[in-house]
Amino acid sequence: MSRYYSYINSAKEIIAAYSGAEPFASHLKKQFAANKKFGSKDRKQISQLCYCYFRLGNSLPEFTVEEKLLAGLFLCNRSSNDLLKHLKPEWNDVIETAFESKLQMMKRDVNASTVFPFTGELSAGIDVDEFAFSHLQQPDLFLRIRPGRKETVLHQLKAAAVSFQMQGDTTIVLLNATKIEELIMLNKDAVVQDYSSQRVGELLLNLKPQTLNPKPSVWDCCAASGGKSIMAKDILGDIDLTVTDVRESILINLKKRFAEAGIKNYNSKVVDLSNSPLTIHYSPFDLILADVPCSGSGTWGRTPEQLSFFNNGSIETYSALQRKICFNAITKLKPGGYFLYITCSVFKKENEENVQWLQNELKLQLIKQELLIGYTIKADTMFAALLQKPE
Ligand SMILES: C[S@@+](CC[C@H](N)C(=O)[O-])C[C@H]1O[C@@H](n2cnc3c(N)ncnc32)[C@H](O)[C@@H]1O
Repeated sequence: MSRYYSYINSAKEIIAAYSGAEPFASHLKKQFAANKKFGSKDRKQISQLCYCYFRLGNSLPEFTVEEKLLAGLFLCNRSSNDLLKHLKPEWNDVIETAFESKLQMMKRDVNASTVFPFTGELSAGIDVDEFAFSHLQQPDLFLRIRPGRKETVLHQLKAAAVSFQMQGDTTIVLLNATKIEELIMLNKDAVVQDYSSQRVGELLLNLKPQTLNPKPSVWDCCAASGGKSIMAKDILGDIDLTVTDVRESILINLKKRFAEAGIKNYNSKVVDLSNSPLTIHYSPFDLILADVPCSGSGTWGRTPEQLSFFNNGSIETYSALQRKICFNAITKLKPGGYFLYITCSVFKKENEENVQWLQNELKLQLIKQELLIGYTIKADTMFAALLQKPE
């Protein structure tokens, strides 16, 4: 059997063994660890086959797994591939052709809702076709340059002859495979942060300084490893920072990251915000960042297995959890204080419907809400809303 058929068989077995219970990247890692015979080139080719397969979502249901693996490789790539060259040379010859022409050639139809099956749930303002088909491509890697570090970062990237582009003044766009941790001082000079996630920071520019303390107290209530906290510190300057998360393990990552970022004085604690009533004894905050757990549906370009494994019913579960977290967090918001609600979801139940609920039920006033479209530029799509508690 040629090694190309062996790649197809391995990809088929790995996909058959995947249940959707963990991210596909973890499953893949375990499969490769259990099969030492795969070298790095083999792993790369098998991963590419699997990911392209998932990028098609529920499209081409009439195809066998083998056929869909090859179709994925053809439809999701624009440059020649060794495996296609050997197994489907007629496809490899036209690999640079547009997606629609490739489909015509295959006499097949792939539409937005076969790629992304939850189009009826989308937030207002999303172009359904453009968004759905964006999943066929892997998103880019983005860096946010920290204040005062631009010259250093650009110098290091140029010295390493890495190909990159600037997006605006402080965002660097790189190919996803770039080993950035080997090139720059991550977290000190720049942080890995998706472009839309960086744009969330723009909402903080709507805070009115006269309503804040000179050193505002900020609570990042779903902090994870602290990406939004580092950004808040970079934008707002001197803040009195508190970080909490339900997962102790992620706060350990945060501490390491903050040390690298030079952030020293902060309070951190494991807090489950779904517990009612909330038992922590914090003084009310000037600003709460609530980057809530969500479906992650704006980031499925990075985890395309979700296109076939996500369960529609989870949207309601996430929405209910988000409301509970917000309800509890807002008990610790000062009158006149700000609440920044963030998701990396494209679903209206997690986005604008929850913001409406925050206004109707928790009586917050909406200052600005924004769908942060990333699918046009190989970035994630996110949603953010800045609200204020009445005085
Ligand atoms: C979207 S992530 C936050 C990302 C982070 N803000 C950043 O920029 O890197 C959501 C976080 O909410 C946390 N979370 C989930 N359920 C929670 C709960 N009941 N109470 C508090 N945090 C929770 C998760 O552990 C996760 O780290």
